[in-house]
Order: sequence, then structure tokens, then C-alpha cells
Amino acid sequence: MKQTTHEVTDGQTDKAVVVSLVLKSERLTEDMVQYSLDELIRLADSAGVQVLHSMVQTKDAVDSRWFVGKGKVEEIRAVAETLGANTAIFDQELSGAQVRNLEQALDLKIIDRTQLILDIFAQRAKTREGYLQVELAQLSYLLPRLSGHGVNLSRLGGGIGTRGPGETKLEMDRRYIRNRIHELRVSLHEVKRHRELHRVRRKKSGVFQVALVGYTNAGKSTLLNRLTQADVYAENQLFATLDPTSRALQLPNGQEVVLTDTVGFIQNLPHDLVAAFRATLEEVCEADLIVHVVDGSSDMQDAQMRVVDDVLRELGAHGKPTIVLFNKSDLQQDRRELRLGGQGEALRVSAFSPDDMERLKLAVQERLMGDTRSFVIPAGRGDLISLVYRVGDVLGQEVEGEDIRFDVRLKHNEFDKQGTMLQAFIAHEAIQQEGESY
Ligand SMILES: Nc1nc2c(ncn2[C@@H]2O[C@H](COP(=O)(O)OP(=O)(O)OP(=O)(O)O)[C@@H](O)[C@H]2O)c(=O)[nH]1
Ligand SMILES: [Mg+2]
Repeated sequence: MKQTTHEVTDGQTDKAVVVSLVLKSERLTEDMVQYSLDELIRLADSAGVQVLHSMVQTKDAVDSRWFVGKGKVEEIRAVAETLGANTAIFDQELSGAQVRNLEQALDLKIIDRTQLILDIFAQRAKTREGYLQVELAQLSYLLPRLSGHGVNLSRLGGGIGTRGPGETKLEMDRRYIRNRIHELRVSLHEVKRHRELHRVRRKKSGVFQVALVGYTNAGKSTLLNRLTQADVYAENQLFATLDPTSRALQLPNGQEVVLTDTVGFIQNLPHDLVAAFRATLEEVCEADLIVHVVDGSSDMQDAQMRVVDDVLRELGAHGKPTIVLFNKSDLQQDRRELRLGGQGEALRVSAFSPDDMERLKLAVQERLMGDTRSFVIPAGRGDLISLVYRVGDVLGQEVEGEDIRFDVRLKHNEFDKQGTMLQAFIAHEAIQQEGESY
């Protein structure tokens, strides 16, 4: 059992002991265990909880009653008492029964990783959609944990659950929660429909959508602020941003695109939570370009990138045009070669460097608009030539015998509709010509 006591400062905040259970079967390296624990401490800090002490226990199996096993519970109690902690935070999800047993045995507020994240989200929510999503996630978390006695709705506020509501009260709570979940889903559906209308309108306007996605604390909001002079909350906290924010970004060629900042991702994000935030993240699926922001100074960047890729895949946004942005280059000591999985290009930047921000804008511009193509069209085909002007900006044209060659920078939205038609025409002509020459 590994123990670390953390520096203590005085204050009115909750004081916690954090506990992580490592199962031998998981075959986690010491680094991975430490990383997860460090992340939990940062989450606690972001939630305004002060961590006094952390403990890691390795075991063969989870104790169904006590999670960590009765002997360890005694140790936690002793440590908490000595240091004056009022909360115990567990790095893994606990069952309702485990929470109740631990609460009774320790006389501490018992919180698990999911609840901690939910708590941060609840503190950060600012929009109606944000509130709805957080409440839905909280209730979805709570419902399967309501059983027997010991837990009631007052737990939602994070307070210690009052003990022993009778079965009738429990049934009422359950029914209330189910109804409320239903209401929330309906409301969110409405919000989503609204968003879709908005999106369709934006699509029609032909403005490119660029989404900043990435692991929490990678620097997404800082980038949005630096690129667009926005004033979004960017802090050295996990989940500083909850609600997506969009701003106009002017590219070097003068064209404006919409840049959206999104909620950060984290490992072991509970499924219910991802589901609750699906509406928000659907913006990402609609983007013309994804900028995947990576904290390039983190030792865990590979694991963090995998988490982001997994969530994107789950959302159906994987495989979209992507720029991978290794941020915080000012902090990076080793200049490793950029390793890239899958599609996309990579860029190493510091959000604090104006030069780097210009490079980034250029990269975005090139990625969105740099798609130029040549079309060779018979001079007599006015219908096709007018199509050429519809699918993009004609950068140049040259007469080649009876044909004209057009170099066109494609407008993506238009190209979907008209360009395929144009290509089909040209392919058709080419086949015919080939046929004639035989
Ligand atoms: N040194 C350095 N710090 C950076 C850079 N970019 C961002 N940061 C810092 O990293 C921390 C997190 O930045 P945010 O912009 O809040 O990160 P985020 O990705 O929006 O995080 P969430 O909203 O929590 O998902 C802040 O303390 C920033 O000042 C950078 O290029 N270099
Ligand atoms: Mg942010």
C-alpha cells in the first residue's frame, strides 16, 4: 500500500483522503496508476476539494461490500481522523451499497470519480443546455444506486445522505427520478432540434465550421481566446469549460470561419456522461475540420490522444479532416518526432506564441480551402463552365486547343452538390472520347 501525504493549507474547503484500488488483473504499470491518481487529485482540486492524503491498494478482486476490503477501511478511518478529513474520494465507480457501507463505517462523505466529475460539471454549467445535461447525467448515475436505505435525493447536492428513508419514500424517489429523466430528455430533444435548425442555416450560409477538441486542460479555450480575442474561461483546472462557445475566426486570406471550443475529454469517462453530452458534442460531427488539441508537454499524451480518438469514434466523428495540434511547445523539453496515427497532419505550437497562431490559421486555411482541382472543359460547354464557377473560386484558366483548363479552389459545401455532378459529366465525356479513339 502506497501512501502520500500532501501539503496542507488552511481554508473552509472540503478536505479529502483519496483512495485508488488497483486490481492485479488490470496489469497497470506504476506510472499508469500514479497518473490516474494525480488526475483524481487534480479533479478534486478543480472541484474545490483539498486533498490531504492519497492511498493506493493492490488487490485480487473488488470487495463487494467495502470496495477496498474491511482492513483497509480501518486504515482510511484512522488517516482521515488524524488529518481531519471529512471526505473520502475513490478513483473508481462505487455501487450504491458500497457508498452506504463506507459512509457508515467511516462517517465521511463518500465520493467516487464519476460523482466528482459530475460535481465539477454542475459547478461549471452556465447555459440551460448545460444544466439539463448535468442533471440528466446526475440522475442517470443516481437511479441504479438507489436501493435499500441510506441514499435519498439530498445526496444530489453533494451532502451526506440522510439515513434510512422507508421503502415508500424510496419508491417515490425512484418514480420522481424516472419522470424527471424523461422530462429532461424531452427538453434536451427540443434544444437539439433548435440547434439543428441553427446548424442547417449556418450550413446554408456556407461558413466553414472548425471544432477544437481534446483532452481536458490541453489548451483549447486558451487557443480560442488567442485566435479570436474571445474571453472564454481558461484555467489550469480540469473541465474548465463545459458549454461550447463559438467565435468568428478570420483567416489570413480574410475569410471568416466559425471556431468552436468544446468540453474536454477524460479517461474513464462514464458512459452516461458521454451520452448526456452527446447533443453538445454533435457540433463536432458537423464540423468541416477538427483541430485535435494535445497537451504536448504531458508524458501521458499518447494515452490522452487515444481517449480522444475513442470518444470521437463513438460520436461518429472519426475520420473527418483533422489537424493534430501538439500544444504547449514552450514547455516541451524533448523534441520528439511527431507521431501520428491515422489521418491528418500535425503541428507543434504554443498558444502563447503569436507566430504559431498565424501558422495555425494558415494550416486551417489550407486544410479548408487549399483543395484546388483542375477541370478540362470543351470551350463550347457553357453549361459546364458555369458549373465550374459555382463549385469554387477560379484561380486561373488556360486554353488548351478546343478545351479550357480551369484551376479551381473548391468551396466544399458547393462541391458536394454541384461538383460531383461536374465530375460525373467530365468522366462521362472522357469515357466517350476514349470510346471514339478506339
Ligand atoms: N505553457 C503553456 N500553457 C498553456 C498553453 N496553452 C494553454 N496553457 C495553459 O493550460 C491550462 C489549460 O488551458 P485551457 O485553455 O483552460 O485548457 P482547455 O483545453 O480549455 O481545458 P478544459 O476546458 O478543462 O477542457 C491553462 O493554465 C493555460 O494557461 C501553452 O501553449 N503553453
Ligand atoms: Mg476549456
